[in-house]
Amino acid sequence: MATFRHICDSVAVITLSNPPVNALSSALIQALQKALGEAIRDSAVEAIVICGDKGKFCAGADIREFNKPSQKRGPHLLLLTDLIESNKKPVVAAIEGVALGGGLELALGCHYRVAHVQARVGLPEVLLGILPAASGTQRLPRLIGIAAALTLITTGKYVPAREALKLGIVDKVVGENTVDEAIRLAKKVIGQPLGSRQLSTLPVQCPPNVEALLAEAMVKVKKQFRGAQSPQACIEAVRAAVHLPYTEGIKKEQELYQFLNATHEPRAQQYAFFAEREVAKWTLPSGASWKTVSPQPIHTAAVIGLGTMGSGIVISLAKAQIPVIALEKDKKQLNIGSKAVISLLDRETLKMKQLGHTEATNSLGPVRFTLDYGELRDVDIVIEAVFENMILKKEIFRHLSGICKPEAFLCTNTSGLDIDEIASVTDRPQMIVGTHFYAPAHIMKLLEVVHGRYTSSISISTAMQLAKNLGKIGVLVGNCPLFVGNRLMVLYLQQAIFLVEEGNKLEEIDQTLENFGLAMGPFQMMDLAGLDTLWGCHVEHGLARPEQSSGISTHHHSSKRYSQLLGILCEKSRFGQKSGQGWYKYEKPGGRKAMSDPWLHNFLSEYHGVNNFKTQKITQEKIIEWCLYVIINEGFKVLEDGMASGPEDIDVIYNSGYGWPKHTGGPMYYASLVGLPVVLTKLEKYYEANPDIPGLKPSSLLKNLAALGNPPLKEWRALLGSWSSKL
Ligand SMILES: CC/C=C\CC(=O)SCCNC(=O)CCNC(=O)[C@H](O)C(C)(C)COP(=O)(O)OP(=O)(O)OC[C@H]1O[C@@H](n2cnc3c(N)ncnc32)[C@H](O)[C@@H]1OP(=O)(O)O
Repeated sequence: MATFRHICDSVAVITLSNPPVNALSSALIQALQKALGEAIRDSAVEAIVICGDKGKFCAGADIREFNKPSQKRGPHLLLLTDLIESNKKPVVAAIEGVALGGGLELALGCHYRVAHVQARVGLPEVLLGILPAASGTQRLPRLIGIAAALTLITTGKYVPAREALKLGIVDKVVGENTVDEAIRLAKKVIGQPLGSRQLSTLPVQCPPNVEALLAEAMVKVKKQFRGAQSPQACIEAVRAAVHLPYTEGIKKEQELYQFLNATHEPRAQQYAFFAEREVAKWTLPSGASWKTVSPQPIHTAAVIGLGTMGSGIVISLAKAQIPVIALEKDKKQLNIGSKAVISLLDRETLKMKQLGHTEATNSLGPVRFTLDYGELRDVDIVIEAVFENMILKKEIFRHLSGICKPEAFLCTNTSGLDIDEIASVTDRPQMIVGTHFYAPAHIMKLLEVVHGRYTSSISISTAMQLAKNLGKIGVLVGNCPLFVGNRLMVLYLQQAIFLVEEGNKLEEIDQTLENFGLAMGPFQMMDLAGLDTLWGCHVEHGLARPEQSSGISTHHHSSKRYSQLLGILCEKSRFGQKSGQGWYKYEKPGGRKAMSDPWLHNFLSEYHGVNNFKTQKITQEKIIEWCLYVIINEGFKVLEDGMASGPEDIDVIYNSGYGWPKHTGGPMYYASLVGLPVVLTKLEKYYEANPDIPGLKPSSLLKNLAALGNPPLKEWRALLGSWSSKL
């Protein structure tokens, strides 16, 4: 790792070099400081260009060093930005690839910024539980104004070069030779006054309604990042830029940074960041891994079934520029499905145009619609996305076996059916993979890649690579009923329904869990997913019985408690958002705004009386424990069964597929934050009082780990040698 400089005429070029993304480690900051000092002192140097090695300017501070005590982290980047800005020689940042976090702050210290057209800039610190604490919260508002700076700093959004140019973050965008262009610019501005280019000296341009703007931003982040502190601290820091001179603003920025650093949030978010990258590097117990098994190239794909899931999958593939054949079973469905796909494609094209892609129409892969299975003969991969019905799926896979070329991978987008049973009817069980997308499939990041008993490592490698190509996070899971995400989710939803049966208000339960940070409470989530779908799933997996008796609930079966409420609501055609009423009512079928429904409350109090449920109103703290600890407990059972490679996989599934708040790291990380012995004691207590709810019975793995105290999550695997993945 080194920072070196060479002189090109009178311009010194300093190159940041710390593969793979030129993150600012202490060593790199130190080297940069040294090189800058030399360039500033060297009388032959009249201007300086800072660029990054291998086409990447800089991805910001080295996140791996965040856990080092601050005194061991070497010189602070903040001082460096001041040194750059205050020196008399013009400094130009040549931004290729990315300028993120500390990388952009470094560039903001420079007097000029030239960016490659494909570069992206941003201040994503908020997504790591901190704030831009190397002057980003003070310099950026001075450069682009309060409103735009607030958006960037509180969302962590990456901005493409052309948008950055419009916002005024960069001075010039070039199609090639960014460093050469920066050198040209540096030479041109030698000797010119730098005053207007020193951002710290500029006034902040404030609109008259600045306080209203800040207040509005606060309301927005409190809703968007419920329970997280860093977005609010970001706004406070920008408020300081509005009201205080630069040096005072910097003091406030530092104070807020120290405050955040003392909370658990940065550690949790940083864990989540690395967990995402770790799970993408799958390894099988056989030793096969992304390093040893090459994925097969996917040049063409087909999707069967153009309902909500299938349409989203088609768009996902098209966005990755993979040509798709979209197949439906009859003309009517094809007509409906193709309209849905075309309308989504139009929306994506528009979005891309807004992001500055001029040839947006050409940047989506072509989609062809058909009724003819024969057209699937030559595709590299087929993703089946029909109704969740085993008989139907087997019929399709039997058919595909006879049609598709032998090298084609056949995937099923089931959310929990047995992959092996599907594979058993094909001529290529080793090439059958579960690809469980999340709705809407062209937006949600998660893809559960399900490893069946016969699935080959090449098939896994190909599916994991496909996830990457689609811009998704592939997480490898085992073939257990409902796989991993939904296996934990159904128990959580069931717990929430039990609370309602015991007289607790569903709005209060939703609110409590949303305040904890979940994107949506369980009842709103059920309404979104469709109560009929969930009811079918509960029946199929033994959490309820198909027969109902209009309001009279026989709420035990084989000594297990279950609830018939979902089924009863479905009998009354209350399917959730799609029918305009479910747990809540909506303005119309398909409406999104959930409103409390007096009818439902009357119905529930009658139901409560008729069924003689004991009333147990519980506190918010207990709602959280009662609902979330079953997720954690089942997570341990998944690990015990070897259905996920590690706790990180479960956390990534929850963070990216179920709206779990990343500032708590994920359910398994959250368990370690609460303390495993505490979680265990609570579960024991709840199970003792409710022996008819198996989800509350503590897992042996949790017991074993809790017996060791509260070992950090990263040590769990080593501590329990016998626990191993059966993927
Ligand atoms: C006083 C505080 C001052 C400043 C605060 C900060 O700067 S905080 C850091 C802000 N920066 C970020 O949040 C950037 C995070 N990184 C990314 O968004 C992406 O990694 C990136 C740079 C867009 C590249 O994406 P890509 O998909 O191409 O690769 P991948 O994400 O797999 O990353 C490749 C490897 O680089 C590692 N890495 C990325 N960023 C950092 C970083 N800032 N510090 C340390 N390491 C980083 C990443 O973990 C991957 O490593 P690997 O070992 O290959 O898994």
